[in-house]
Amino acid sequence: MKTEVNLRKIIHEILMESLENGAYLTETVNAVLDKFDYLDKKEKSFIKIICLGTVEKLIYLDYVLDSFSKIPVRKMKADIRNILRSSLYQALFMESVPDSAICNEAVKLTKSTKCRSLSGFVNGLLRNILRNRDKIKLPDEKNEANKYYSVKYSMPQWIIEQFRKDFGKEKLEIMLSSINEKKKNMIRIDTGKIKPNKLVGILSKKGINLTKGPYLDECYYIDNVADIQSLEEFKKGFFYIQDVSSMISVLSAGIKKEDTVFDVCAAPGGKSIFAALLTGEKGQVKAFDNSFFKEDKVNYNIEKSGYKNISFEIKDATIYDKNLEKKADVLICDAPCSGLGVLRRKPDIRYRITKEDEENLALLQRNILKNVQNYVKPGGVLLYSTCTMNHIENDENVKWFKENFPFEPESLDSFIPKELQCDTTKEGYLQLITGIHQSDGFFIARFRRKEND
Ligand SMILES: C[S@@+](CC[C@H](N)C(=O)[O-])C[C@H]1O[C@@H](n2cnc3c(N)ncnc32)[C@H](O)[C@@H]1O
Repeated sequence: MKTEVNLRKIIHEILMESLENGAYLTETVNAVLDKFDYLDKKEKSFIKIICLGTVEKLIYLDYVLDSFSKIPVRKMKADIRNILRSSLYQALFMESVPDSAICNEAVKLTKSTKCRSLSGFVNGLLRNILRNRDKIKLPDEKNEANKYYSVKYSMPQWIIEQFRKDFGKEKLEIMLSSINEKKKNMIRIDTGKIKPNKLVGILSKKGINLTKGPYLDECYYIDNVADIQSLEEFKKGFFYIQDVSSMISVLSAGIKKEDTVFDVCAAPGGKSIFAALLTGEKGQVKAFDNSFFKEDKVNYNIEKSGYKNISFEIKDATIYDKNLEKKADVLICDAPCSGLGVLRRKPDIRYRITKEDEENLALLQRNILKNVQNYVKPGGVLLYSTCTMNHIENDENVKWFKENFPFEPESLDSFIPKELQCDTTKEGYLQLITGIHQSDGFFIARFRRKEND
């Protein structure tokens, strides 16, 4: 890599933006990589790995720093704590970077900030930790179980308590370790445009491996290349970056040729585009979202897909639109949620979201459902989904919906792979759990509107 010093400066700026100024991490990383498009693949993935890794391991890194430093991390200058965090991440979790290089680079970086006089402190603390790395001790597992899990997996304690309460002690550690595992991105191959084997062949000639993913024929894993989106095959809409859980949710809607589908929380458009393939050109997909910021992205994705049977409109799903009343054969409500199912790809969510946010989101989801159920035809289907793992936004909302609206839950079993069928899928819902299932954490529920309503 030619530009190593600058890379560390870029990494530092991303971490300052995300950890000190509240910017969303993955969006910031992607925007910076777009800006520095001239960097080579290796340099781009160096930036991405350190930024995402440092944030993912934040609680652990701060715990180690606090165990060795007289000044607690929270009282350090922002520049200093973030230089220490990313340097320590490289030393403890990346074998390819030698300790001496890490310390030297941390000193250089400190000297390039307003805190240049603290370069000695940074150097001394890092070297001391690295000399004594075998003395790093986790909190006591027996006496402080929650703190132990929190530090070991860098997960806030309230999330650990909630996972334990909602999913049980046995699943807890499986979930936590799987959330921090490095996994490849999944893609959905658009089988309406290209056969999977053909795409596998084309990409392998470019040095990019596709390997078969779980559950569905169109699902593959793709090598972690930093700039997937610049591939010609991506731009042609031959494949989409989409987790298998998302694909399964669209299939659970049971969309038929010529159906009219409404996707009421659609941005960036992943499910709408899959739905457009399933309705065929004689069907139509009306995609809506209330976010002006995401409008360009949705339109870009729709155009890239080449499907002419999708339209997009800015619309708030909590506000009634008479023109849509009882018009949808299938309505997809992929609601805004706390996102605990996608922590693997968006590690900063765990530090942003609170229990109160979950409660507010559950209320928003109910407001959306209460409004959009009006748009489903008698006998039509409503598919509710979230990318989170908790009761309050998922099965509790399903129970509430069933009790208050003229819909019946309907079994998912004829739409989902055999391996996923279970008692709840017969009752119309499925909670996919990271580490237990081979997917993101995700929730799917299917309802049918009563014929005479
Ligand atoms: C989970 S994301 C949807 C992902 C999308 N279905 C896909 O598969 O690509 C939830 C979306 O809900 C949108 N949203 C939040 N509040 C909304 C509201 N009141 N009305 C409509 N959309 C809303 C957000 O902008 C966000 O894009």
